[in-house]
Amino acid sequence: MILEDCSLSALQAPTPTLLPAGLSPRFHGPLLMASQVNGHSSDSSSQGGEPLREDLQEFLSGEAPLHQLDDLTKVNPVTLETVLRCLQARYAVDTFYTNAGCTLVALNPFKPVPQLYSPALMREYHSAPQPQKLKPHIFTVGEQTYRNVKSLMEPVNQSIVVSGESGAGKTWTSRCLMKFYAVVATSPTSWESHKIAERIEQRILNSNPVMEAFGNACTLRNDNSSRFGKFIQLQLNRAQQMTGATVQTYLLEKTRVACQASSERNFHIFYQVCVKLGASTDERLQWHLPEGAAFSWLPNPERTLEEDCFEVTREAMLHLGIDTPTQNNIFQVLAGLLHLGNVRFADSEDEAQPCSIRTSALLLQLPEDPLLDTLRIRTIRAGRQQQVFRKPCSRAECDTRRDCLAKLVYARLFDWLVSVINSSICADPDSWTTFIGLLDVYGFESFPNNSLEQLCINYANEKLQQHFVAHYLRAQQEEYAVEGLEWSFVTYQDNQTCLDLIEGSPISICSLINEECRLNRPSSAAQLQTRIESALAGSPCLGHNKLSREPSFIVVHYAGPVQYHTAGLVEKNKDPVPPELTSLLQQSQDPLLKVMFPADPEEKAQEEPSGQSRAPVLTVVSKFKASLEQLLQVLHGTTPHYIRCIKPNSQGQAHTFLQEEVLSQLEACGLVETIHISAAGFPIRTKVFMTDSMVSWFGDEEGSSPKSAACSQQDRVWDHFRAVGGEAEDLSGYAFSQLELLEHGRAQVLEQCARRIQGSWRRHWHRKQERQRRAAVLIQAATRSWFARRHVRRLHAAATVIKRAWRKWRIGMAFLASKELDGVEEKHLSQVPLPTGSFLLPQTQTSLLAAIIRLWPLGLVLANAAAGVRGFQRKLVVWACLQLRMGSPSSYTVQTAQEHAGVTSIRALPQGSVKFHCRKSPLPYADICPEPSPYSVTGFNQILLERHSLGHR
Ligand SMILES: Nc1ncnc2c1ncn2[C@@H]1O[C@H](COP(=O)(O)OP(=O)(O)OP(=O)(O)O)[C@@H](O)[C@H]1O
Repeated sequence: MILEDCSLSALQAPTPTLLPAGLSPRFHGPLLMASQVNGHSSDSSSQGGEPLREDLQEFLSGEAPLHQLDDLTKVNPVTLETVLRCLQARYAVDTFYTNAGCTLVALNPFKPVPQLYSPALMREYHSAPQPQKLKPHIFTVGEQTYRNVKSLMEPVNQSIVVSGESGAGKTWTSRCLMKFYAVVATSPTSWESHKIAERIEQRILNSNPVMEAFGNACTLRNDNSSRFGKFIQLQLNRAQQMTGATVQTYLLEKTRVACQASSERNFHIFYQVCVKLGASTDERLQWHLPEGAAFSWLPNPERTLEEDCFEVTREAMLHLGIDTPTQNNIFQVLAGLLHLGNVRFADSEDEAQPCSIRTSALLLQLPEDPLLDTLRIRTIRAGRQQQVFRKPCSRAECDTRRDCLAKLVYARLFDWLVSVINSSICADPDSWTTFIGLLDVYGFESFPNNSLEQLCINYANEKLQQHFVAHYLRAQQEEYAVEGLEWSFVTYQDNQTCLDLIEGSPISICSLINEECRLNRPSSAAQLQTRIESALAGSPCLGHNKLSREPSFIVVHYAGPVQYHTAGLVEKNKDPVPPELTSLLQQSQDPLLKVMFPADPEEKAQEEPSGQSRAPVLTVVSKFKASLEQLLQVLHGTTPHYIRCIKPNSQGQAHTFLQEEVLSQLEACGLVETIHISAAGFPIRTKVFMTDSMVSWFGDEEGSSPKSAACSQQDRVWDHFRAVGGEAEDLSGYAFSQLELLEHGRAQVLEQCARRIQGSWRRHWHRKQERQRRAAVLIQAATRSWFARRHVRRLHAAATVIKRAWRKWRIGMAFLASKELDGVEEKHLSQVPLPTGSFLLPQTQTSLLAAIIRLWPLGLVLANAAAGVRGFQRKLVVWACLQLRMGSPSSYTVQTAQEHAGVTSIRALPQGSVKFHCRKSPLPYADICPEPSPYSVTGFNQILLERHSLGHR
C-alpha cells in the first residue's frame, strides 16, 4: 500500500489546482478568506510549522487510535490535517466510510470490497434498532432516510446529496443506495405485490446501464464518468414501498459528441455499437459500420472497458420498453452521427468526403443535397420583408455547423431516452405519497482552464452549500436567537456574497453574459472581462489575476478561488442552433428523428436567431439557473442528507492514499467547516425532548434556572452546563459533547414512549378482547335461552294437547265407566225387591257386606280361576263364597252380566248390593277419588280391581 508521508511541508503546500499562479494583490483578500473558511488559516502557514506541530502532537497523543474514530467531529482539534490523518488511518485498515457530523465521508476503495454491499448487510442495517450505532456506511444514511419517511415527521420527503469530484464514487454510491431501497422498500405481504414491486425496482435499476451508456464516457479522471448531473426521485407509497421513480438530468456535456480531449473517449454507446462483440455482422452492414472502420469522433477505440457491454444496454432498454426496432433505429442514428463526423470540408467548393455525407444522409434519412447545403451555406433573413440571403460558410464555420448538428441530435436523443425511461418507471401520481431524492452532482471543479461548464458546476455547488449551511446552521442559530438563548454564535461562511456575484440582480456575472448573448454584439474576450470587472468591482468575491495572459476573472467560491477564462464564454452560453439545421432535421424520414424534431411552428419561433425575436433568449446559463432553482425548491421541501465522496488518488488505484489530492478535495468540499457546523448546531432536532420524563432526566432544576418547564432543550443544556460549573467559553464544544448525553436521554424518552404505546395498545387490545368475549357470551346465552324457550313452548303446547286429550279421554272413560257401572247398578238395584219396611234392607245388607268383606277376595279368585266354570257351577261358587243360603233364593239374586267374560271386578255399593263386573273394565287402573263425596261410603265401593292386576298379585 502506498501511503504518502504526511509531512507538514506537504500539507502546507499550496494546492496547484485551486491556486492559480500569479495572483494580484487584490486577489489576496478573498484568498485569505477562503483559507479561513476551511479552518486552514493562512496565519499558520505564514508562521511556519510550529503551532501546527503542537496541534498535531496534541492530536496524536489522543487516547483513541485514529482509525477507530467513526466520527470526524471527535478528532481534536478539528483541522484539515487531523481530519486528513484520521481518514488516512481508516483507509489503511480498509474502513472507507466515516461520519463528519451530519455528513458521511465516503472514500473510494478502487477495489471490490467483499460483503461491503451485500444484501445481507443491507438487511442488517435495515433491521438494526439503531443503525447509527453500527459502523458508518451509506446504508446508515439510506436507512435513516427510510425511517424518516416512515416516521411521517415533517418534512417527510428526504433527499441525499451525493457530491464529490469526478471519479470519487458518486454514481457508485447512488447505484448502491438504489439497490438498498430496492431490497428494503419491498412488500413482504403478498407474493403478487412483491413481484410487482420487484418488477418496478428492476426497471429503476435498469435505467442505470442505459443512462450510463448514453451519458457516461471515459475521461482522464474516470473511466466511467457521468457527463450529466441527475436527480432521481424514488417514489414510495403509503406503505413505504417503492412504486416508481423519475429522473431529472442536468447539463449533459453534449460537446463530447463532436469533440473529445486526447486520451478521452466519446460516450460509451458509440463504442458499444462499434466494438467487436457489439453489433452483429448484419447490423453492422445495415448501419454501415464495417469492422475496422475509423471514425474521427471515435477516438481510442482500442481501449475496451468493462462498460462497453452492448448486450447489457440492449437488455436494459428492452426491459424499459424500448423494443428491438426502436433500438435499431437509435443505433442507426448514432451510426449516422459517426459518419457525419468523418465529413471534411475544403475551402474550395469541392467536397472532400462525399461518401461520408451520403452515408450519413442515408442513415439519418435526410436528403443528401439539402444536408450538404445546410452545412455549407448560411441563410440570413434581413429587412422588413425578411428577405433570405445565402452566404457560403468558411471551413471552420462548416465544421461548427456539422458539430452543432451532431450535438443537437445527440442532446435530443438523450432527452428522448430520459423521457422514455421516466414514462417506464414513473408511478401513477395517485400511487405514491412520499419520495427519497438522490442527487448525483458534479463536485466543485477547478482546472487550469475553466469555462462556462465549470462556472455552472461551481454555481450549482455554491447553491447546494448555501442550502446545507441554511439547513444545518442558520436555521438553528436563528431559532436560538428567537428563543433568547445565550449562545456563542458560530461564525460560518455565508456564501450569499459569492452567489450575488454569480446570479444576483440586477447585475451579476450571469446577467452580464446573458446580456452579451441578447444584444448579439461582437465582443472580444478582453471586452467581456473588462465589462465584468467594471460592473462588479464592488464585490469582495471577484478577483483578478494580473499575471494571466488570457482574459479571465476570478471568483472566490466557498471552496476556493477559481479563475474563469472569458474566451468562448458568450458563444457557449448562446449555444446557437442555426434555424436551418432544425428545419432540415424536421424533413427527416427517420421515425425517431421525426419524433425528436416535430414540425412545430411554436418551436420554430423559439429558435429564431437571437436579436430577431422579442422572446427572451434562452441561454445555457438561464436554462441551468431555472432548473437549479426548481431543484432547490424540491430540496427545500425535504430533509437533506449529505454524502461527500473522496477520491484517494487520481489514478484509480487501490491501497493508495495521496494526501495532497485528498487535501484539495477536503478543501473543495469545505469538510472542516461542515464538521464545525455539525458540531456547533444540533443537527438532530430533538423535539421529543419536551416531555416530563426529560425534565426528570435533567434532574430537579428548581432554583437553577428561572425558566419554566416549557423551555427548550437548548435552555436545559445551558442550565445543566451552568449547574455543572462549566465555563461558557467553549459552549459549542460542550454542547457537542452533550449531544451524546442528549441522544441517550432521547433514546430513553423514546423507549418510555414506546413502552407507553405498547402498554396502551395492550390494554386496548385486552379491553377489546374482553368486550368481544362478553359479547360472545351474551350472544350464546341469548341463543340458548331462545332455544330453551322455544323448547319449553313446544313442550307446553304438547302438554296442553296431551292434557286436553287426557281430559277428554278421562271424561270419556269416566262416562263409559259410569254408564257401565250405573247401568249395572241401576239394573241390579231395580231387580232387588225390597221387602216392605226399611229394616230388611239393612239386615240383608249387613250380612252381605260382611260376606263380601270376608270372602270377596276368595270369591274373586275363584271366579277368575274358574275360567272354565260356567253356568250353574259358577253361581254355586259365588254363593259359596258369599255363604249365601241356598234355600232362600228369593231374597237375593245373583246376576252376572256376562257369563262368559268371567268376573272382572266386584263392587259393593252402599245401597247393599254387590256388583260383580264380569266384563273387562275399560279403566286401566283403580281410581281412588282424592276427595270422596260425603255421601259415599269408603271402602269397597271405591275399589275397582282389574282382572289382570289381580292375576299378578
Ligand atoms: N465503493 C466502491 N467500491 C469499489 N469501487 C468503487 C467504489 N466507488 C467507486 N468505485 C470505483 O470508482 C470508479 C468511479 O466511480 P464513479 O463512477 O461512481 O465516480 P463518479 O464520482 O460518479 O464520477 P463522475 O463524476 O465522473 O461520474 C467506479 O467505476 C468504480 O470502479
